[in-house]
Amino acid sequence: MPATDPSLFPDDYAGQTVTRFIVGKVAAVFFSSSDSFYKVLLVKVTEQNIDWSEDEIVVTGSFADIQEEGTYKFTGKTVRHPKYGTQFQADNYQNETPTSRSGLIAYLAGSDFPGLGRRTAERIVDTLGENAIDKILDDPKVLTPIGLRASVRATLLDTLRVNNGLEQTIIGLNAYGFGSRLAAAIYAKYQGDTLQVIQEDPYRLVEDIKGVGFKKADQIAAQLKVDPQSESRLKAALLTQINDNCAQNGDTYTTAKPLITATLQLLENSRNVAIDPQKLADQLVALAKENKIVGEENRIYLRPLYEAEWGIAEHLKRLHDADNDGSLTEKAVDRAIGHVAKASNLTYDASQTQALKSAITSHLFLLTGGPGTGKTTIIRGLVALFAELHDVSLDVNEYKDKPFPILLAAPTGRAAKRMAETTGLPAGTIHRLLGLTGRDDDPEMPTKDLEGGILIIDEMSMVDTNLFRLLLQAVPSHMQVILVGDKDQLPSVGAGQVFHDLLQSPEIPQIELNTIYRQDDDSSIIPLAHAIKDGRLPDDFTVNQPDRSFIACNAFQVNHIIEQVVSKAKAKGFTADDVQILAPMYRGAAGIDQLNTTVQNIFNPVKSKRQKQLSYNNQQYRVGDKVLQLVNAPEDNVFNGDVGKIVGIDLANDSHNKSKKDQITVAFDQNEVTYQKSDWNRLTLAYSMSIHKSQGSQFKMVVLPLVPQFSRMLQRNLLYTAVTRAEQILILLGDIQSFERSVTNESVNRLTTLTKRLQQVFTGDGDATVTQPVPSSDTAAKGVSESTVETADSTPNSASSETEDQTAAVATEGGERRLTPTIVAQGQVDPMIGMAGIKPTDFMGQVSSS
Ligand SMILES: Nc1ncnc2c1ncn2[C@@H]1O[C@H](COP(=O)(O)OP(=O)(O)OP(=O)(O)O)[C@@H](O)[C@H]1O
Repeated sequence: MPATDPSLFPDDYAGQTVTRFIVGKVAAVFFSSSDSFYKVLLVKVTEQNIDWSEDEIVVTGSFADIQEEGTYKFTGKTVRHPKYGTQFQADNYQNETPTSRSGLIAYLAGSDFPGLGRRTAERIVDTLGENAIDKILDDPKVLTPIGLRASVRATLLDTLRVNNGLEQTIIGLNAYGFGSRLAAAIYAKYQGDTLQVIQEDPYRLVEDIKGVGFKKADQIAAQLKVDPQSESRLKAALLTQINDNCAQNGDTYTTAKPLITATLQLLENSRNVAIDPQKLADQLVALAKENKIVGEENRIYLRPLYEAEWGIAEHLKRLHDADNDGSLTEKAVDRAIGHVAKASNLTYDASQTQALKSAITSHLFLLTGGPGTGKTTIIRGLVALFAELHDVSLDVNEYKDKPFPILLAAPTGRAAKRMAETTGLPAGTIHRLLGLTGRDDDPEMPTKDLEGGILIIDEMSMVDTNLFRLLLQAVPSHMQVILVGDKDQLPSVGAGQVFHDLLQSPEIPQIELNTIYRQDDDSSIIPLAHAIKDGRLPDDFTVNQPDRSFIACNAFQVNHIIEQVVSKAKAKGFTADDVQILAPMYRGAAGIDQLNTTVQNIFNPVKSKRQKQLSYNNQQYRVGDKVLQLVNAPEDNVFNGDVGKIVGIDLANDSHNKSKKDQITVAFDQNEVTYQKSDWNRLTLAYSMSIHKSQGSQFKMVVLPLVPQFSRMLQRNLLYTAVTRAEQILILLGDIQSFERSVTNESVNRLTTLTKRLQQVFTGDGDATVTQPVPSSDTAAKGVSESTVETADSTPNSASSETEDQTAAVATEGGERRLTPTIVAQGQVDPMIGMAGIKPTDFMGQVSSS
């Protein structure tokens, strides 16, 4: 039994009875008893009277209807558990619907008012009441009794005057629990109607605002007493779940059965009310009618991804068919290749020569190859060829007033930097090239039209469906497009496997380079990579080589061995930038999180007790730490996968810190970014990182543990990508079967239809090229069955009749709309698309188990 902790509330022991409470948001449910209401919660504390200095506390008790992300007031006492430390034992709790008072306090204590903390905000509201802002604006003297510093008072007044009119909305949003970044995004979308929109339909937020998930909207809806059976709730859950299903696997579509099952679970977990699967299926049809999703055969797409695949196919066809001016004769090309080879002191092999020839004479060309096969050599050769054949200078200084005619870009900052280094020419990220400063999954996102004669994209395997569509939209028809990558690497983080799918299209000119040139320099890493690509481990896999070794160990030994390996590397002069630990998963004894802490203590240990540190998510951050950016933030010019170094830590009470908030400043190659606490979730330590995040980067030394605990991640393209990140030294450790399993486990392809679209567009198959006016939403909805689950069992799959009534529309250039096929079964009023073969009982287990 945990003991009551007297030190935490001494006044109770002095004979007074004070009700102890905590108000906070439930960040996680650690434990939920299956036969009682007993739960163990992690609560983010916003108010308390237990003298608790940390952000979070574990709360235990009997709670019938606690929701994650919900805000509650718990009353009870603090106890010290022998094993788990101090906890709050709640004997009572209530849902703490945020009030306008708490919203106002959150607003005044927020980032708009630097120097004004929570205590002062509370004092202002306690003194002046809930219409404090009006009172202050009417007569600033009302602030006198609060005793604010002159500078804080001046900023408060200035900001209130600037915000005048907005504050009710911002306070309202704060009351719903939105922080300043989301509140600003919501306000930017709905302006003066913000609160009204939310009150009428909080679920609109899920569709309109990136960062607002279904659970958050559902929580607001519960506060507003919106019926849990409401159509907008079911639709929002379906849209969220289609998105989640696709995002989880990188697919561009999902199918009905896993969708309905997962959506029922989402709905019932969120509000503990049973939902009829038929009703949910009806809303799927309704969403199709509203043009938000598209059904085709058994596939269900979110409309933007559906359109993005069609858009890519159609733009590629446009580029492929663009008139070739025919000015390049074969003779001239051969001669120029000879010049370029001579100048670079190389003899191109037959496939390299063919690659150069095809690329320079095609409007669209794909080049793939493993490490050391000459992709960079060909990019360099192409640049020189283009310059010679089109008589353009490669001296950037001559292009002060006009655009450089050769555009080089890559999906990440690091890959772009490498491209610039290897070509000696300007290269940037695709985001930069397009002038993207916001979401790249928004098809309406305005992009710059590109100018120039040729565009070369490197690391194409990392480009996802949405970004590629945006890129192609910006390419004029006269521009040559060369896409270079390694098809065997992991696909993009975002939806799709664009490069893989393009390579399946025989209409697009393409070459795979197979001869390995870097082998000459005694590398044993590159032959290893090629063996993995071919599905085998070399015979000498466990034999130590000058540049690679294998250490056999189990998961629990990994941490200790890596500690030794990295310490030795450091002693030999390797820096934190040189050494990169890669692992497939975050959790576990051999996971990324544990290894990060271990390696941080080697490269950047605590140097003194007074050293500034900030802790977040179980990690400590110090100046000098190597950190990783986890999301694209074009507004800060940093991208998912960028690595930087912490150059500043400012604590709220530092005298020089004007923001009066804890903040971390990170220097990336391109610029410095300061992160306020609300954005720390965009960062993590980078001594160890996931293999996905390492794509597009290379490191002098790579350390890679693989153990059976990573089971489902053990796939060939994952191991291949990890191994090809090593420039000079590769240390493999773990269990040999895990490596064997990885190479034999051929990577599972994602669910995409880009190859199909390319085939349809290039061959005219499936009536894809018929043009007609925009169809009504009714016809566009035909892809999803109206009779849904009930009749599904008895109806044959419609996939066999792909020819009728091709209806969903996709915008094309020039405002014309091209019809793309949604499939309607012949002779059926209600096609069984998406629902074929599914019975109501398929979902019943789900319903009854809740
Ligand atoms: N035809 C050739 N003759 C001689 N050396 C070559 C030839 N082609 C490429 N190389 C050399 O092979 C090495 C690897 O080539 P390159 O860097 O172009 O390959 P890559 O496919 O870009 O490799 P990675 O993907 O690992 O960056 C370079 O040193 C390059 O100069």
